[in-house]
Amino acid sequence: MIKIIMHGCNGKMGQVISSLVDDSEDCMIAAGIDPNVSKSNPYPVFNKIDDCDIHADVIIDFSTATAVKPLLEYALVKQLPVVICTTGLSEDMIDLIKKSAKKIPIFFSANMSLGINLLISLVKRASEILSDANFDIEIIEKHHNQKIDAPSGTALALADAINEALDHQYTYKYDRHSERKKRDKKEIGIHAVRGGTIVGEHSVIFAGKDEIIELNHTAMSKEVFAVGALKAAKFLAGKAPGLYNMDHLINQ
Ligand SMILES: NC(=O)C1=CN([C@@H]2O[C@H](COP(=O)(O)OP(=O)(O)OC[C@H]3O[C@@H](n4cnc5c(N)ncnc54)[C@H](O)[C@@H]3O)[C@@H](O)[C@H]2O)C=CC1
Ligand SMILES: O=C(O)C1=N[C@H](C(=O)O)C[C@H](O)C1
Repeated sequence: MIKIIMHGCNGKMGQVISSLVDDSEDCMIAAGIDPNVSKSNPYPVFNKIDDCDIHADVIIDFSTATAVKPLLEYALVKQLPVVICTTGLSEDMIDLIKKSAKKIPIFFSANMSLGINLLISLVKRASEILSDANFDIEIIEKHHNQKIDAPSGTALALADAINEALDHQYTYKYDRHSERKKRDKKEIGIHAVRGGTIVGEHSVIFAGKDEIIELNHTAMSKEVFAVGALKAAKFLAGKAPGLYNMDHLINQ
């Protein structure tokens, strides 16, 4: 039985994971962490990670960017594996995650769905072929009106994967309203839409002369992320220190 600390337990994702775990026979939530105490849970909930004195095998994090630093400090002291799903992290925080992964196992992915990880490999391949043929690359992401960070972590991960495939020659253009000029060939446009209850949509557009290729992923429920996060937690518990991602999980 894998014992989980759910960091951000009373948020949307924390609650979806709580109900999935309720129906699971091989894992349980030993404790939750959330300063928002509006929900009732079948496990003890602490206001902040430092207050938690419950033994666990792994932490799953779906919280907020500022909560990740204290979480890492706690995990390092307790030598606990962490699955970090929170997005909107600064470069400094991502560096800290990489540094901490030398001492504890960390699974870090902006998108825990299987489909997005396939999309990442498809857009890499498409970029290699189409950039030589002068196709312009633009990414559009759409999310619900409660999302705080923009662009989404997934849009940035897609852009990073494309840029890696293209020898890091591209810059990112987040908004076009402030400049009156034509787009540069070596840029990836990244655009965010927010509204209603959209779970998560990502489109990568390759626009060439007289033809367009568009690769899309639509998440139909938050459960796809929760299922992925639980698989990652089970995969990570007991692993050696290191930085793991969906590729490791898929190819294990
Ligand atoms: N990697 C992935 O596949 C996915 C990542 N996300 C990301 O996960 C994060 C959470 O998403 P949602 O659940 O939709 O947001 P949410 O806003 O519904 O939940 C976040 C929860 O974290 C809590 N929180 C705030 N400060 C905290 C602290 N210091 N310690 C512990 N908990 C704290 C909040 O009170 C809230 O209950 C976001 O950054 C989102 O972008 C969301 C879905 C999928
Ligand atoms: O906030 C969300 O909801 C989501 N956030 C992640 C992101 O920023 O990429 C993943 C998913 O699209 C849902």
